[in-house]
Amino acid sequence: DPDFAKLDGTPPSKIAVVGAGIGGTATAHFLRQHFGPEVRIDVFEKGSVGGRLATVTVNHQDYETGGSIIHSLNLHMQDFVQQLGLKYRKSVAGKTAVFSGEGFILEETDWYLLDLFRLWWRYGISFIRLQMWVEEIMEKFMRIYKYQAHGYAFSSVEELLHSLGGSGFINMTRRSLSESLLELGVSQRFIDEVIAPIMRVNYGQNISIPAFVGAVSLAGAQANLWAVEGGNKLVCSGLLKLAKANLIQSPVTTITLRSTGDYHQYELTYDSQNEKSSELYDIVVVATPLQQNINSGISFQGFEPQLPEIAGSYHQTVASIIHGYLNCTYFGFPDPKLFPFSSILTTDTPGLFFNSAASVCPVNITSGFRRKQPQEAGVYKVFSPKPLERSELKTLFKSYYSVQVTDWLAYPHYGSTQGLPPVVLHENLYFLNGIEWAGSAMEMSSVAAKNIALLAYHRWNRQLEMIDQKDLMHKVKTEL
Ligand SMILES: Cc1cc2nc3c(=O)[nH]c(=O)nc-3n(C[C@H](O)[C@H](O)[C@H](O)COP(=O)(O)OP(=O)(O)OC[C@H]3O[C@@H](n4cnc5c(N)ncnc54)[C@H](O)[C@@H]3O)c2cc1C
Ligand SMILES: CC(C)=CCC/C(C)=C/CC/C(C)=C/CSC[C@H](N)C(=O)O
Repeated sequence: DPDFAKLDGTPPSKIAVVGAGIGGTATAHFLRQHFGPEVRIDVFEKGSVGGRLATVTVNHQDYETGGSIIHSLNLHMQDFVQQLGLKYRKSVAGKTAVFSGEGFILEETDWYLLDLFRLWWRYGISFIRLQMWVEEIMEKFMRIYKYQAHGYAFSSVEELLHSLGGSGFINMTRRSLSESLLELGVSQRFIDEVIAPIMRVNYGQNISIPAFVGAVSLAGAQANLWAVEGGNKLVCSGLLKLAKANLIQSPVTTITLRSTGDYHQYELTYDSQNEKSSELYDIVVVATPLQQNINSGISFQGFEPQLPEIAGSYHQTVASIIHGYLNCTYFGFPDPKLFPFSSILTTDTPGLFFNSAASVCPVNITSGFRRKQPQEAGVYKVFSPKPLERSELKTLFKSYYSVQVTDWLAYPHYGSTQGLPPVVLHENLYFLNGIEWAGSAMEMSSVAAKNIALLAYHRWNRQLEMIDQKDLMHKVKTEL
């Protein structure tokens, strides 16, 4: 039974958040909401505010190179944008095709009914089964907003998922997407030709990823996606301001447990202008991956027993933003004027060097914006598992003016570990990014942020009845 707070009911005086990505900045915002105006909230960032939300500039315009699309039912992201007075940027419509390495095996047309007919002809009712499956999961996932609005928190990702979708959701983090879809009656051909390309563009991985993150990825392929006008990272800088948090632009190197009797605090050591500084905090939230290959540079000291090592690794995905002329001939269209696609997905074909290529819109689009035609120079985003070689660039592009490469450790390498990382590392020390192992997306980090703020608040105030409650569906129905 945890003994985690001062017993006299005094509020915490200092809270630290490590990492100013969407997870860390949303945590600072929710902590401020729950703990009130008095507590000092310091947010440490070793790189840029936004983390994996980032843009690059091409020809005087900015393009998303990290997290780019947001689902219309991602309510925390929606709420941040509204509270911060930011604007939505709707995805500009465009046609998609699936490339096998030899040619297109699936092509979207201008005719919705024709596309539906083709899908039915090729895959039977697989796509309807799939759509219903994703809808059902989304509906259950959305219970989290109600639970969180009623103040309920969860001490682990498993508890959170279980409250939303019971053991079904937990199992979805353990079994593969392909296995789940085959069981649902989705055809192998549909999995190979439609599902695999979506997993490749969204997570750079194949259909053996767990079913839960597979469903998140499929939700990210639905219609009605949006982004933030001016760049998604504006949400992070906005939330820091809204939270009245102090941004400390330094890497945290050590988190040391300091104990006075039964009372614990955490000393954060950080590099500040070439010298080490340190400060004591009552509550600490680590909002950055701690897996070894990410190298956060944080070591934990003074914990007895030692904190468990966080297993698994992050997956390399390279985003290249290329300004140039697409080589339509490579895709079987010698005349670029006849090339109708703005997004090219790929099948899991051995030796294929890229996961996707798409014409992209700048983060500020004026009302008259139109996508460039392939015969004009345009800006494209190519995802690949490794940096593109010159010969590969020459294959995809007839010629180009510029290439900007961001080599990401983008999201978990699903399957590199079993089980989900812990949320509670110590009495008042929390870890946000375990949620990515269920599914990595801006909204997942935002859900985790709200959960940790609630959890930290209830644990500090010993309101244990608000943590890991069962039968929440019933409880929220009968509560005001
Ligand atoms: C290429 C790509 C495409 C994606 N596309 C989408 C998408 O379209 N839609 C979507 O919803 N999601 C997408 N994602 C996923 C999404 O971007 C992430 O899930 C989300 O941004 C993670 O946010 P975070 O705050 O949890 O982590 P991060 O953004 O990684 O933030 C962690 C921060 O902590 C900082 N930090 C690390 N160590 C220290 C230290 N020792 N001291 C101080 N600071 C430290 C880091 O510099 C970083 O800024 C994409 C990701 C990538 C890479
Ligand atoms: C969390 C829920 C319920 C839904 C989120 C759905 C979503 C927006 C998933 C996107 C996941 C992701 C990692 C996409 C990466 S690539 C995005 C895009 N295709 C691009 O080209 O940048």
